[in-house]
Amino acid sequence: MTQTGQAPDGARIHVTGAGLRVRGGREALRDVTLDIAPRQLTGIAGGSGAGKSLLLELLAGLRLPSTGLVRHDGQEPARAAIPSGFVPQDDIVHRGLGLRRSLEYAARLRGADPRIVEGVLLELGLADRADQSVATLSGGERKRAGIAVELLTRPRVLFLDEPTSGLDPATGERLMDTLGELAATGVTVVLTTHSPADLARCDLVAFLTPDGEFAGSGTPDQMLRRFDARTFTEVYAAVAVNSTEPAELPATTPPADPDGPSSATTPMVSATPATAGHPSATSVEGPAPRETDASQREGAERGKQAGRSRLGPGAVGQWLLLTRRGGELLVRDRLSAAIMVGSPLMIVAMFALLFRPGVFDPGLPSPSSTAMVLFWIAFGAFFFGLAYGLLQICGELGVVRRERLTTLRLGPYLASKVTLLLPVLALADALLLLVLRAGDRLPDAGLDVYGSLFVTTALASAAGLTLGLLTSAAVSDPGQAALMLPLLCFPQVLFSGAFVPVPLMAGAGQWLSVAMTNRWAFEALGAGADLEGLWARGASPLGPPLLASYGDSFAHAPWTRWLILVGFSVFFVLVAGWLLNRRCPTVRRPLVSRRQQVSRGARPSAEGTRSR
Ligand SMILES: Nc1ncnc2c1ncn2[C@@H]1O[C@H](COP(=O)(O)OP(=O)(O)OP(=O)(O)O)[C@@H](O)[C@H]1O
Repeated sequence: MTQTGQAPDGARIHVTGAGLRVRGGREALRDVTLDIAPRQLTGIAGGSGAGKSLLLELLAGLRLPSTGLVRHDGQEPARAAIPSGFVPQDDIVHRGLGLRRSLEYAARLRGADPRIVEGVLLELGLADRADQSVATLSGGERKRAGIAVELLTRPRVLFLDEPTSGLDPATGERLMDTLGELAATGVTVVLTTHSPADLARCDLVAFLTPDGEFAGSGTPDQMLRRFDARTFTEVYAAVAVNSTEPAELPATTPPADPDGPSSATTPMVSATPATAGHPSATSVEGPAPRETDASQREGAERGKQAGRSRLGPGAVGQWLLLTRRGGELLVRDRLSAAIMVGSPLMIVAMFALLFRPGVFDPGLPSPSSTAMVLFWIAFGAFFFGLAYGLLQICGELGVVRRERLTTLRLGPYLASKVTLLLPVLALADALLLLVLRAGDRLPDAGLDVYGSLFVTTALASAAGLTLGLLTSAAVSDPGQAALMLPLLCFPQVLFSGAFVPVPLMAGAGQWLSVAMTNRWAFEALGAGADLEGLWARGASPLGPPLLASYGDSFAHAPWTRWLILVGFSVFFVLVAGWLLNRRCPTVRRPLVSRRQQVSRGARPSAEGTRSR
């Protein structure tokens, strides 16, 4: 394996008596005691739902244990702050970009020198795929792309959730070779797997029973002997049987003092340095002294320094970077870009066909048509924004979740979405007004009136866009976002005050209309186009009674409605940020609250108490 930069020293990961409760009080993990030495390739095995992913997150310090302790180089994970990579099962690379570009953005975001990308691509055998779009990579190549992202910051520990799942045996074997080589260069590598072949290539194997109990750890040979099995498939079966009879479980790795001396001196599972991932090179009985205490301390110190120098760009730098990346994603996805540009054009054309010309002519106005023209302009502007915003976040939630655990800040992230999309929306709004004016569907007025109408439509679009972003942050996939569309649009039509004027609505409807951005945009457009003057003094006898039914809807200066629209947009962005912060936290929390743990009689872990 080609190494780029200085080979990192792996970290020692130590878990003592760790357990994890999930909602409903069930203990998803019990009594895990495990010691993973630097340079080890460790496989976590167990049936489906046994808790492998949870244990991986626990080991990575992304989840806090309900009971017991997790230590990285003898310290709480948050305090040790060891540079580590985590490759979840979800994609963590944008599919819409070329592989090299995607990695360069990831490197910049994490504060790494983008020149490292070429080396990492070579390291993972992806150099000849560098210019290919991530979407067109094979499953195995995409898995390696995920690992490449994590190697950009030269982690000391790499955690991978089922990296070989879905790969053919040969590709899986090559990936395990790569991980073994990585471990041999000094990185501590921990992975979950269902594959007996993967386990045979590990230095250390840990098994969980189907109900989350720790069933023991050891070298592959040790585990086979301990369960009197010839293959790991037999170990799976033995562990499943024993899970119903805990007393008969074979002896597990003995607990050790996590804060004490390095387990180089404890009788834990022992392994000599992994040579290209071949477990035959591991020593079953011997101690595991590959790292001295001094070298571990040095490694930890180097890791902390590396962590500090890798804080990534500041808020403005992130905003610029994310805006650029978003722009590139938008332009490269030609079909979506065409739909984004094409749909406002089509709607503008439809509006031009729908309304007849001259309805704003003071000599022969059509009061009800003028109200409809302005309502549909307001709704069109809102709808463009909503449609643009709805798919922005939910489609890349896996990437956001992973990037949040590195350096991503939500302020610059959300600001980049608005910066990128609002100018496009404003252009569509301007076009809408221009086309309608050119076709005599809007009043013959000066720049002041059109300036006011434009500001209103741009703010209506901003409100739609931010509501779309909020919704996108709340749902889990684009399908759910699409289902939300009618729910978000119908009230904006019904309670806008255009079809049923606000004074004529039932009490509850009047209250609901306050929460509709479309109401305020419609009123601002009406005030900007001076509907009151046209209806009161125009030649149509229908004007005065219509004006009476709309009450003072158009009596307020447009800027008062603009302030309300700005307020809504700010509120939507803040809620979107709050939701994203909950869904993509920078540090994971326990699955149940501390109060719930105490009320259920669990002893909260030291991490759970201190890290929050
Ligand atoms: N956030 C959560 N809230 C409640 N229960 C959870 C949560 N995450 C996981 N669980 C439960 O904990 C158990 C272990 O889940 P986990 O994802 O770790 O299993 P796994 O061994 O990785 O499974 P698989 O091999 O199928 O991926 C499962 O029963 C799962 O339903």
